[in-house]
Amino acid sequence: MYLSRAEEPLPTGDLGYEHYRRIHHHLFQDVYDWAGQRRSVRIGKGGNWFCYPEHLSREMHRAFSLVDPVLTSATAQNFAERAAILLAGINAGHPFREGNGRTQLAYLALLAATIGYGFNQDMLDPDRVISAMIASFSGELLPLTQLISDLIRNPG
Ligand SMILES: Nc1ncnc2c1ncn2[C@@H]1O[C@H](COP(=O)(O)OP(=O)(O)OP(=O)(O)O)[C@@H](O)[C@H]1O
Repeated sequence: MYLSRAEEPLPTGDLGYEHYRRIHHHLFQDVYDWAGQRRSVRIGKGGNWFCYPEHLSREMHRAFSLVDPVLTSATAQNFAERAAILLAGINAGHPFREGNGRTQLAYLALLAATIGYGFNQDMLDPDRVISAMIASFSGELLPLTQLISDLIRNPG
């Protein structure tokens, strides 16, 4: 079910938090009753606790305030650096109980496409994605920046 939804066009929007929740809803509408809704329980992974639910709304709005700077990046390097900060913030928030990783990647592809970058799925090595995200949780953004640089490519 998730895979067939992932092949459909994603909902369009302004790439803000509400749009992000609609992307999660689209991908997981057949799987979870709560698709698109923020979680109300505390969750963590590998000893890292994601944002407590009572602060999620505020932290997500803070993270998504970076969308405009990302979309006005002058170079691919700028885009990768700014998108890494944005993605790190979204991951630290982890607004849904499940499906955060897949929503992050679908959103990143949409973000890149919006300013004319491609998205090279072949570079999506799951171990590399996870280790870059874990590093970003501790504020080390270089692995995620490099990953995003490798994922995007100029059209043609
Ligand atoms: N220890 C950790 N610290 C911070 N982020 C982590 C950690 N482990 C995994 N992540 C990140 O959490 C996200 C996965 O979250 P979640 O399990 O909600 O998503 P999913 O889509 O259900 O799973 P997956 O991404 O494995 O398909 C990924 O971006 C992953 O890189």
